[in-house]
Amino acid sequence: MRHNRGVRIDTTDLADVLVLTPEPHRDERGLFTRTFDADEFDAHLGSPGAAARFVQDSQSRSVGGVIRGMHGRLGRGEAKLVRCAHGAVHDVLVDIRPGSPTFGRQQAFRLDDETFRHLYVPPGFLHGFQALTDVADVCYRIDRPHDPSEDIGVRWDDAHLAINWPTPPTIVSPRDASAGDWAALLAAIGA
Ligand SMILES: Cc1cn([C@H]2C[C@H](O)[C@@H](COP(=O)(O)OP(=O)(O)O[C@H]3O[C@@H](C)C(=O)[C@@H](O)[C@H]3O)O2)c(=O)[nH]c1=O
Repeated sequence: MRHNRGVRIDTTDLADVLVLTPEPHRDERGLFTRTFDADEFDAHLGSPGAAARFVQDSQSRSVGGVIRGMHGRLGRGEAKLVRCAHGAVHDVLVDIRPGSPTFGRQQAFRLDDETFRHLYVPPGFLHGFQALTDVADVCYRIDRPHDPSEDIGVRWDDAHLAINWPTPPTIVSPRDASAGDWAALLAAIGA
């Protein structure tokens, strides 16, 4: 654990995944919190210029119970910074980096608009989440422009992954409903 200008940084059960927890300034109006600071981020990673590589910033809105995932990316993958700007989500990561000490392992995190904790996810992970509130807005930065031809994924209810979702899903996209299983993913990434 390391503190840097009001942001707590914790390691996780998954190699190289970090949880960043800011300390929002709260007053009678509400609150103010920084959600990203390039200098801090580069210092945290010990990698000058890393922050500048986050070239796309996206936001999705989900109704309660929606599951999105489990999504990954071929090629050199993509790094992500993930946070929940409104509501709460049950966020799940799976390490799909062959050779990683935590290959095949998964971890779940609650991301919400109370703690503002967010995740740094390096390339080589599956990512998905379930909305825990009536409305849940997830914002994420990625370090490569989206390219649908590199989309890979595993079904949210894959038997091997056996992800313990909080509730049965209310809605799953057609793409996610027809995603392949863990064995197909291993074949796709050559693991
Ligand atoms: C992800 C993405 C989608 N789109 C388009 C494609 C489609 O028409 C529409 C909705 O896309 P999807 O159904 O793939 O959106 P969604 O299921 O929310 O996909 C996202 O899920 C979470 C779990 C992630 O980790 C993200 O990286 C991303 O894969 O938006 C973009 O134009 N740019 C993007 O970066």
